[in-house]
Amino acid sequence: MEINDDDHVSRRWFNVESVPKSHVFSDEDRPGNQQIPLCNTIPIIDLENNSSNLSETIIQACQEYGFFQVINHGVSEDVISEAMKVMEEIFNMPVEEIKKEVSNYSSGWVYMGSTSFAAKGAHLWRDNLKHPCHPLDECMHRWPRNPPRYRDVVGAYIKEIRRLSLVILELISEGLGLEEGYLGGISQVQFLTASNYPVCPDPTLTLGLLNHFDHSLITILYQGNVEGLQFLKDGKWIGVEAIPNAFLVNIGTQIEIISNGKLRSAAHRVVTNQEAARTTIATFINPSPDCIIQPAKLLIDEDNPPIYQPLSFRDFVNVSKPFGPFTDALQNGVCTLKK
Ligand SMILES: O=C(O)CCC(=O)C(=O)O
Ligand SMILES: [Fe+2]
Repeated sequence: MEINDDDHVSRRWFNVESVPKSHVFSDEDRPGNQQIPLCNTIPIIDLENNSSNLSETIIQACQEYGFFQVINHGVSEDVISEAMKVMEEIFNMPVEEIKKEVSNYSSGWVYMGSTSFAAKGAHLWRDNLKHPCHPLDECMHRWPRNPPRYRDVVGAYIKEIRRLSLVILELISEGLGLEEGYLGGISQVQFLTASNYPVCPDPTLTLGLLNHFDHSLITILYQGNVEGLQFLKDGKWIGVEAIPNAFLVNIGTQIEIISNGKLRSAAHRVVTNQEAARTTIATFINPSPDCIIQPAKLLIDEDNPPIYQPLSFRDFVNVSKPFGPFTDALQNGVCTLKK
């Protein structure tokens, strides 16, 4: 059976008893039967702990894993749970209604239904929505109008994530020995991407998200309490523990470049499961499209020559097409955002 978004007006198709051929990945890409262990050593950084050297701990985490979790981050549980609820509401809306909202991609937000994104010959087992979210007052009026509280709830969430991202970028700047505000200063663009990974009858065949790198400075992910994210360490997949009310932070390729390879951006993917649907909210903290990304001068000397060429973020994205066929739409969304 093939799944076609136009054949239905709700997400009923996810209740299928077996995985349709259109969603089966090749042997090479799919998770198969391999048991993937959960990593219990990804550092959990307590941002209120003044007694430890936070920037040093973060740098070590970024060198070893490319990932860390943060707790006591100051984002209230209410703000997080409201944002998660409103995302779940949106993913439960009939597809027709969501499509009505997205009249065209230049509106600055993109909805990818269950079949609109084919990668490596198969469809991802997920529903996804993306939109720019910084500066808030220039973006908010392009966000979904439904559910009616979407803009308020997600606006409150994004304000907090912006604050948190600047705290984290400052700790990374400090840990790398860069001047104050170095990374915060270039974090001019922010994208929100919310995903819903429905329960899957056979997770060995499917993927919520293919193996990829984030082309951000950092990504701040809220993954609720359902696991599914895995990252590659020393050539092996490892699962990331879901800690309620903690944010998972990962280093994107742009900080890997700025740090001249000192910090690593780890490849990751999302697997599905048979028991519980999973909703996540990722916020990509990005440079502006014209920003030239290159190893920071302070980290370069005779013994440490630059290992990356300078490239504008726009060119980097255009070459690597991280959002597949939607890359141009998203770039346009950012580049042509009008007041
Ligand atoms: O949903 C997740 O767990 C991860 C999402 C992700 O990696 C991405 O959007 O780049
Ligand atoms: Fe990612």
